[in-house]
Amino acid sequence: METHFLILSFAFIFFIFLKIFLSKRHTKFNLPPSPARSLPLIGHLHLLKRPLHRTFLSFSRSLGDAPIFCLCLGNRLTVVVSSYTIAEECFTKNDIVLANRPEFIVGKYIEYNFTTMTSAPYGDHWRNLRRIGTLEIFSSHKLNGFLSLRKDEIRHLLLRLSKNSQHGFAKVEMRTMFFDLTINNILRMVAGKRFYGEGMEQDEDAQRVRKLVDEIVSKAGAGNAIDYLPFLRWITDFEKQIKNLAGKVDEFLQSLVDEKRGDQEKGNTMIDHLLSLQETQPDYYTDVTIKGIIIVMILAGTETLTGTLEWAMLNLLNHPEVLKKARTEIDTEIGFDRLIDEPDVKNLPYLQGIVLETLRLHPAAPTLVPHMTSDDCMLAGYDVPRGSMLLVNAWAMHRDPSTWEDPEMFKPERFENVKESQKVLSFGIGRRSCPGAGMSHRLVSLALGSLVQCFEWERTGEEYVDNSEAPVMRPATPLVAMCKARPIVHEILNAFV
Ligand code: HEM
Repeated sequence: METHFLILSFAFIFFIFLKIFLSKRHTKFNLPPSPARSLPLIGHLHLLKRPLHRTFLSFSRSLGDAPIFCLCLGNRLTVVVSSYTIAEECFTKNDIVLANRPEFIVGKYIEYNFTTMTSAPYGDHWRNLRRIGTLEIFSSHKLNGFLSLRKDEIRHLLLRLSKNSQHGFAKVEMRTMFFDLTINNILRMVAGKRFYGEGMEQDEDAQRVRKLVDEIVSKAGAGNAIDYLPFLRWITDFEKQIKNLAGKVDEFLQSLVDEKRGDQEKGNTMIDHLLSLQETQPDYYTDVTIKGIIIVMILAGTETLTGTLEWAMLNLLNHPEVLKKARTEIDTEIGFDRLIDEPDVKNLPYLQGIVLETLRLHPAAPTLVPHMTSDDCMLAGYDVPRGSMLLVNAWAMHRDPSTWEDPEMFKPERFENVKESQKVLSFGIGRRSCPGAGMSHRLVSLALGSLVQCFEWERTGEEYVDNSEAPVMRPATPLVAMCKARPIVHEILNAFV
């Protein structure tokens, strides 16, 4: 107790000095406006409530709809942008200065000391990881190669749904189904393994992965006080919890790598390719690099896709007229004797509009991934000092009435004007934008199109489905829907089983 008190007192004195030092340094700068009520030591941290994008919009409003403002989060100056023009200025003129990421505890332990593609500082190592990503995962050549996996996983989903819904409407919980689809898709690309699906829910490995992803998601992000008040590391066990979690994650990733290493025959998975590169360039393609690539695929590619699919279905249930229009488009274009395929999507503009409208209203990373300035720079005429964190409130921009007509409404028709799609910033822009954007569009369009083509969908009751958000960007309540197989399902799935 006494030790804690001493540590707290030292920390307090240290931070008062730091605050004085920083405020002296900051007075040199013409900083963006800032909300009042900043407290000594913690700055505006006490005002941060999840979901952060909503809190930031209210700050911006309290400052007279300020398109840029700054906050003191403990020891870190944070600039929040919620205007297209300023976001463009960030990722064109200032793209290199802003191409770094702030260091969070989760990145230190779970992302191998900031060496993965999402957490690495801008420089040669990050460039190399993007290059490997492009060669091994994200090129259209590779994505076409992975097409059969995506199709196979979607068919597993259809099969699962059709089991109880052949003779009438059956109740289904969609979040689990979507998580299984996306994680299986990623893990098959990575390791050639399916973890979830029929009868595999009780599988120990499957339960382990789900628990690890859930735990990391709940601890990641820009909203942890400990990332801004380092003294909390000494008086809470958060860092210890993250270290333990990282140990379990590493054990799982290493088991995937070792299993592939032990295989007699080389397969066609990402780990197989990375292990062959390891044979020729062992210094660069270490196990840590390989595990870093896998963890990023799992973390960046499961929650985002699961959430997007869940929001898309939720909106279709609340807008039966949109669902009907999408089905008519699919039936007219494809007919009744085959399943929708990826090349069909370009001929289904309304389906594409539904995906874009979902990404607009529910961007999976509402404030993008945090950026950090590697030098002093200027944004919208304000100074932004080196070492500041930048958050781009894409969620607020997507609901700005000066940019969008009826911004709160779910209206896929707005994308009949293809230019509108350029205003959707859900994957970010600039050199650190999402390399998985193409893959995400393909998977979400194909999965959603298949669900609309193969099943009737209804809400579980008269009332609308609750569309409020959880603190992280997913519906507050896991989505439950009523689903009934259409006759086309038998035709399609008979060919599959
Ligand atoms: C709906 C799906 C997805 C959304 C909305 C999304 C969104 C984003 C956003 C906003 C960023 C940060 C951009 C920035 O910093 O400005 C990002 C980065 C990233 N995403 Fe995605 N993402 C999705 C799916 C995926 C998938 C499927 C993968 C891979 C399997 C992936 C891999 C990555 C990686 C590696 C980065 C870090 C890039 C870097 O820092 O250089 N994402 N994503």
